[in-house]
Amino acid sequence: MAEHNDTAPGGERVPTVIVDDLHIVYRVHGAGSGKGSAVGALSRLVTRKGGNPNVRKVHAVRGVSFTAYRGEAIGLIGSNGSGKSTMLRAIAGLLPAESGRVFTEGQPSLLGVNAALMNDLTGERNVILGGLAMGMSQDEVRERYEQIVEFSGINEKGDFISLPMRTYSSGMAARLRFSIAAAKSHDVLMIDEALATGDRSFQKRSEARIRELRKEAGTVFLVSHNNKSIRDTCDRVLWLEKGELRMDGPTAVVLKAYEEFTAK
Ligand SMILES: Nc1ncnc2c1ncn2[C@@H]1O[C@H](COP(=O)(O)OP(=O)(O)OP(=O)(O)O)[C@@H](O)[C@H]1O
Repeated sequence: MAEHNDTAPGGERVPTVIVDDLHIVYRVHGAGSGKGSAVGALSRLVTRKGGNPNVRKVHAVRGVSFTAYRGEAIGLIGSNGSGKSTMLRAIAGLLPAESGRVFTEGQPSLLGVNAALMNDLTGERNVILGGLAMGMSQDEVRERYEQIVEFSGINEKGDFISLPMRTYSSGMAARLRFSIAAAKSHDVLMIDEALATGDRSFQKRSEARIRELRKEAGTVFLVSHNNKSIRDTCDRVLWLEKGELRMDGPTAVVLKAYEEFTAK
């Protein structure tokens, strides 16, 4: 484990993310409260006095607590809508906590399939902007430009990097996003489904890069529905179900329980 540089001089493990009894609630404005249904009518009566009947609450993360350490690669699994992306966005500081707390060491970077690149700009411009947005200097971006494009494989079938991002397939765009984010070492790198969209050879490259990023002392979180990706990349897994942390443990143990659950 020492090669991952995940211990402090005294020998203790170094925490990078502490999530303490976290609750996240979305408020959906203008959603109404089920007009036409008896439940909707009742809730309109009940909320008339105090709250706004046009705001519906979605309690997406319910009392989750865990500590992540330097050098760990942690998979997040769970059914659709179980709160995985919400939790990553909260760790990245993009969503406020309803209650509970998130402590992080350094600036966590969230690499999502929806990460904000500019569709009307070329891939080339997005590599530069994305690199700057992640805190690289202009010289660093220039230095790593070729490596990012090569890693993404965008130019394998022609000169696509000089075309606007809107002309890319969703897989190509996801590959470029991953390549930009993976060009830099991160204190805490969070990847949301990015691997699932690439082809097999890109997935292999990404997995190798995630292993390197771990050696560079960061913590990696990976949200995926692909159990194989999780098995190949992570040594610890958090399983969320209906916003609650159902299990936290070694990959093999948690995946086995999850596979039994999903086979039902
Ligand atoms: N912007 C939003 N506004 C309101 N509700 C939201 C919003 N984003 C997510 N939700 C709700 O929060 C809950 C958790 O969603 P989340 O996207 O975190 O789940 P997930 O586990 O990442 O799902 P999936 O595996 O399908 O990507 C769901 O009930 C979802 O409907």
